[in-house]
Amino acid sequence: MTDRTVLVLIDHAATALRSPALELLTVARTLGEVEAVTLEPASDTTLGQLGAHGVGTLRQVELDGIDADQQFLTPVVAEALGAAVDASGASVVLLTSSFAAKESAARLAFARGAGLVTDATAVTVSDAGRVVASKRPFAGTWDTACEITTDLAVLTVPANSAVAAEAAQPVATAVEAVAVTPTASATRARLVSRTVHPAGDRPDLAEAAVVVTGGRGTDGDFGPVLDLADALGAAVGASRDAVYEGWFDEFVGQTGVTVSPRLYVGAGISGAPHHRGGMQSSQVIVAVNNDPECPLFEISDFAVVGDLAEVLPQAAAAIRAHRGA
Ligand SMILES: Cc1cc2nc3c(=O)[nH]c(=O)nc-3n(C[C@H](O)[C@H](O)[C@H](O)COP(=O)(O)OP(=O)(O)OC[C@H]3O[C@@H](n4cnc5c(N)ncnc54)[C@H](O)[C@@H]3O)c2cc1C
Repeated sequence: MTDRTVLVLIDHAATALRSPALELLTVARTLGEVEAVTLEPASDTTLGQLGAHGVGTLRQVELDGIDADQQFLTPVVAEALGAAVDASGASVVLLTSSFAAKESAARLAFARGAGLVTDATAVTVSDAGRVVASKRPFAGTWDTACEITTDLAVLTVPANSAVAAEAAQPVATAVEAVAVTPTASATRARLVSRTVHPAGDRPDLAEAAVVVTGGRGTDGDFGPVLDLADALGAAVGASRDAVYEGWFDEFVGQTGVTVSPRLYVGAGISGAPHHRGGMQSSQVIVAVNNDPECPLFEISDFAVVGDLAEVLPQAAAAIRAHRGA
């Protein structure tokens, strides 16, 4: 193992770490010595999880001179990360790939002159000892690997890019406070409201390992989409047009939720670039469409030509039969 220190920004520290954070810690262990950083006090559960994942030190940022809600402003997070980088001597910073995390990552990288790769689905180390980030950009038409040549590398990694696994040797996690007074420019924006939507029965769309989406091809009937999602234990999303029609409430895409599941099923969705931009890093893509020329087929692993109202119920029934449910 090298003497490289990898700093992982963790969310939900006050309750318990969720799968995307545990995946980040698993990736981080392949790169060097892992430390974590949080902007909220960690629960005992979180500390236990960090120890099981081999995190020796948690940098607990204590923000001074701002309201509690202002901790969610991305410039504040970026400054907190910068202070934690200084305290830990980290040369790699890993964050999840939420919009907010990507913005914080970009601000940190800009402030530090660091190399930045967002949505890296694999992170390795080159023979020269540099961090290499791989991703599939441009609507899935390219596979790229970027070697980061700066002293500090900042990366965001989408959910489901790795399988979370605990360290071979658990450790006791020491909590070290990092005092940060955000600059006036970091707090120039005011956060006036923040609504956390209660979790439903389905997995969170941005983090789910399996996602089923419906588009205009549903003609407003999301029943078959929901039924297949139930059979698969999947999260449900839509195209933007389907949401604008009022047929569903959350859409996947460049301006919607970014998903990176192990399995993505798109039904009655044409595969416009704006939609692909939010799902193209899915590991296995299945498209169901009655148009054999539908663009989503171009990046699909499995293309099913047919009416979704017939295909999806058959698929759901076959999956239930296979599972004996
Ligand atoms: C600035 C901007 C940002 C955008 N951001 C996003 C974004 O983030 N996410 C997003 O999704 N879109 C986004 N869009 C919209 C995007 O460009 C497309 O218009 C939209 O994704 C199309 O939605 P769709 O695939 O459901 O509809 P359509 O393009 O109309 O496709 C419907 C598909 O359903 C198929 N179909 C019809 N009937 C059936 C049937 N019975 N069975 C099976 N297949 C059937 C058709 O063959 C067709 O391929 C954005 C647009 C703009 C301008």
